[in-house]
Amino acid sequence: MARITLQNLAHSYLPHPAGEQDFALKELNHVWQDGSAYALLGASGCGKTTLLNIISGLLRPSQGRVLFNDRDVTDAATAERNIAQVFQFPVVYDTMTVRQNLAFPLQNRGRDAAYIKARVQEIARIIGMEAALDRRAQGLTADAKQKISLGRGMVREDVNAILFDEPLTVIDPHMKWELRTQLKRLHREFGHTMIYVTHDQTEALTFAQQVVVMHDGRVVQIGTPQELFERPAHRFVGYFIGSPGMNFLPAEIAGSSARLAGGATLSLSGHYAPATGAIGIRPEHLFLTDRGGLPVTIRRIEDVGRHRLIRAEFQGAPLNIVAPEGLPIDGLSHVGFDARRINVYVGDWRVAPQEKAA
Ligand SMILES: Nc1ncnc2c1ncn2[C@@H]1O[C@H](COP(=O)(O)OP(=O)(O)OP(=O)(O)O)[C@@H](O)[C@H]1O
Repeated sequence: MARITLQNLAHSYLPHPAGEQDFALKELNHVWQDGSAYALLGASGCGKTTLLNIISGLLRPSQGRVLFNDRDVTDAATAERNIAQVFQFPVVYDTMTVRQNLAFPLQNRGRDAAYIKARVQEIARIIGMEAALDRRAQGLTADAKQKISLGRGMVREDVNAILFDEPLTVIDPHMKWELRTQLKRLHREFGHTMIYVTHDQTEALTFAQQVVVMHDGRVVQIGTPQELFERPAHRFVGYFIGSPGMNFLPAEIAGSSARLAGGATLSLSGHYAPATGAIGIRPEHLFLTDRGGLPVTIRRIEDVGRHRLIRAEFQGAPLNIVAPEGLPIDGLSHVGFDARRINVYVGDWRVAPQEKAA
């Protein structure tokens, strides 16, 4: 297993990039701690695969270095990096049985037959394919073949890291949940450094200890699922994490108050330098009330499982509110805020409250 360090890393697919806009991956410094489980999360085209391919050695970065522990592997081929990879679509040998496919990476490394037998059995159990071990891969469904690919990715215990690129795309929803749980268990048991690329926030938040959120070629936040939810560092994180995402209202910030459209003011829990920006608050942290707070117009009420989603509007800006099921809504026309839950943004970035003036 290895700690993976990215130093001043950046990549452009153009031979002569003219500026930052020409970089698919903007400059990045980051250490992936040995034995941690990370998710790399972002919308399509934000640079996740580019970053993963640089770590795996499929792509040479146009700038910067990659270190595995203290060894510079920037110019090392994929085979020299001692990593396992699982891609979006299955990579299996059709003419081999499931058992032979799973055993292949271990045989290549010259492991003894007894170890291979036991390890293959264990992995087959984890991916739910014990009963199919002696079947040929040919003729299996795409779903089953992808489970074999996942199993092959996990079968070696001595890899520096396991890299997953959207590995559950072809897996049916129930099995997705099952495999994610198994991957987590495997991580706890063997402590591999794992990097898991996905555009699905549920996958990222349930799998990873740390989530690396990318937007437009840039890493905008690295944090625990809770940090991303409570204190999004960038407006994209607020919008992308959560369902629906964070509400943003334009505001004039000064000291401990935010002045909103129409002149209403809200108290903030911290102290801020004067700025034109926005306040951000999660739909889960708003509540409907009959007085106080801000006057809102309720546009629509949606039942979503165990709660209701209120689509409201304040001074022309949409405001989503999550309300508990069964809460009477008739006659409620104001929305209340818990000041401690409000984040302040200037431009796209969150600003932290200042230390209180003495
Ligand atoms: N081989 C390539 N040549 C030129 N541009 C590329 C190449 N591969 C990717 N890009 C561009 O680089 C940017 C980042 O792509 P990348 O595939 O890394 O994103 P991603 O987040 O993995 O997206 P997806 O989830 O759709 O795979 C995109 O604008 C993409 O069009």
